[in-house]
Amino acid sequence: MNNAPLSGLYQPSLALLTDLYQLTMAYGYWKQGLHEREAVFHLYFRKAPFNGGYAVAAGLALAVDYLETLHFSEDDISYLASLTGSKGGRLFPDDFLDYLRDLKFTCDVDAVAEGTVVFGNEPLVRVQGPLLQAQLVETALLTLVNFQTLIATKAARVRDAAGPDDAVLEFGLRRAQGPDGGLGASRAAYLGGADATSNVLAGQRFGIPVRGTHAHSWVMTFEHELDAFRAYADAFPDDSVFLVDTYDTLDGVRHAIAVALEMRKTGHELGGIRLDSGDLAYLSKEARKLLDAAGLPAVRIVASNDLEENLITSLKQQGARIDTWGVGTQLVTAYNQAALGGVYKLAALRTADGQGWDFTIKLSEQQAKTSIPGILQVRRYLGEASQPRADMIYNVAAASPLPPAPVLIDPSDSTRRRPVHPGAPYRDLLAPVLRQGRLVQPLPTLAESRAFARQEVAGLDPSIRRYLNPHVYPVGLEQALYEFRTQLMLEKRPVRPA
Ligand SMILES: Nc1ncnc2c1ncn2[C@@H]1O[C@H](COP(=O)(O)OP(=O)(O)OP(=O)(O)O)[C@@H](O)[C@H]1O
Ligand SMILES: O=P(O)(O)OC[C@H]1O[C@H](OP(=O)(O)OP(=O)(O)O)[C@H](O)[C@@H]1O
Ligand SMILES: O=C(O)c1cccnc1
Repeated sequence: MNNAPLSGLYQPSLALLTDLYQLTMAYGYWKQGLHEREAVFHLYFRKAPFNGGYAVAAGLALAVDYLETLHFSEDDISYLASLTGSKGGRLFPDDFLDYLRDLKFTCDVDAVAEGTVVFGNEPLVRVQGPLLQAQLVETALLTLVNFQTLIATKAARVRDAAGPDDAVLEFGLRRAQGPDGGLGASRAAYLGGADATSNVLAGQRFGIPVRGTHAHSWVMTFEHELDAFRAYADAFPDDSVFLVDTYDTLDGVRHAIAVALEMRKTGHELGGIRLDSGDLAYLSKEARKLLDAAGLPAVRIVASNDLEENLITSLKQQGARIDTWGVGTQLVTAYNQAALGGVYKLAALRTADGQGWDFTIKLSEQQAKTSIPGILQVRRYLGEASQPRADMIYNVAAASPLPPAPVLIDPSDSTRRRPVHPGAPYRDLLAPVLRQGRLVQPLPTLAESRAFARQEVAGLDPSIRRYLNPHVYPVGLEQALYEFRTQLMLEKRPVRPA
């Protein structure tokens, strides 16, 4: 259940969740007899989101679900048969549609585990297999991994601001980018560090704990605030959190205290109060004093109102006595970065004789945007207490093996080089996920990935985790790969006389 698909939200088949050009290229490859040619693609982003120093990889389980179930239904085939070109003729002929009808995903997929801390240029997913299939899945993989990684990263930042002991509740569904944006965001927010969601469908689909308080309308429905709190306590004697700011916040706290003391007489305890407006630092401190003075030190103080990581940090610095953070809009809409710019690039094609590889490159005006050729792996070198020190991208299909003490070269500034100590401990981040389209072993549950994400972020140096001008974590190309890429760039770039 935990990794259940997003796919059921609208329809059972997601084969058409793609850009048209994936299908026109698929037809073209098939027509040219290139469709079975073995290809390798990598999915990666270039820059961590939110001007931050890291990202939390997410979306793999959804991607795997999509790949494992990928098929064209009869409805999909009929729709494709109905598409016409500019002269009115069919876009896709029947013999190609017959091919699609029988298509199954048979590629190998290697990927970084969900929850892993990742950096720019590092492949998160590697797809190796028949060119037509590996190309076809580009758009769906990107839409799944980009959004999940973006929101998981935002959640990790919010969690980091809240600290290890406070609770973080995701309240975003009403402001999310539509229903599946909200559903996907709840999943990713939990993976990245939220403790629970108010989104009940996400609870059902993904096994995320669901939590909540009540709205202002509940208080407004009753003649007096006290009656509203009493009525809520009557319905949920052991699960009540009262929203206290409908009229006057500190009066609301006093009313909550009065009802909490009545509840205590019948053997029940008030869970908490929620502040949703005003100066949250001042009001939480005053509320804490009133609650403590009334003998209610265990009543929690929940805050909400356009919260995000910087505001939470500021409130903590102001000494706010908030212990539960309800975070909605800014988390699920990834404020202030609309999208993660992940890309999916072809990096290798089997040679015509089927024996070796042609490594491929996409040039760009900006060297940093030029793709990396090869069949890539990421090696993370570890320092004391297994703290990540530097990452090296290397080609597992290179002509010569890795040297015992590799040198990492910054892809955007080749004068920045970093030798690795021989024998330095490391782990390789990409692990086999699918072989011939089949899962090699069960994926971690969502809760396991969430625990892993928290461990990963906590293991990063604070200088990389900070929000303002974070330290740049070193990611380099292994020297031979760097040199090979430079040579390919020189070969492919046209020489124009000055
Ligand atoms: N002590 C504080 N320091 C910094 N920002 C705060 C503090 N207290 C609250 N905020 C934030 O300031 C913003 C404005 O809150 P405020 O309650 O003044 O206006 P509001 O949202 O319009 O209130 P209302 O919901 O009553 O209309 C919110 O994002 C809130 O979280
Ligand atoms: O602010 P967010 O981080 O999105 O958190 C969720 C918000 O949703 C609710 O407000 P509601 O929809 O009632 O409107 P409001 O903003 O006027 O309180 C709740 O009271 C929070 O304020
Ligand atoms: O349960 C809550 O308090 C809640 C849920 C959604 C949005 N705002 C608040």
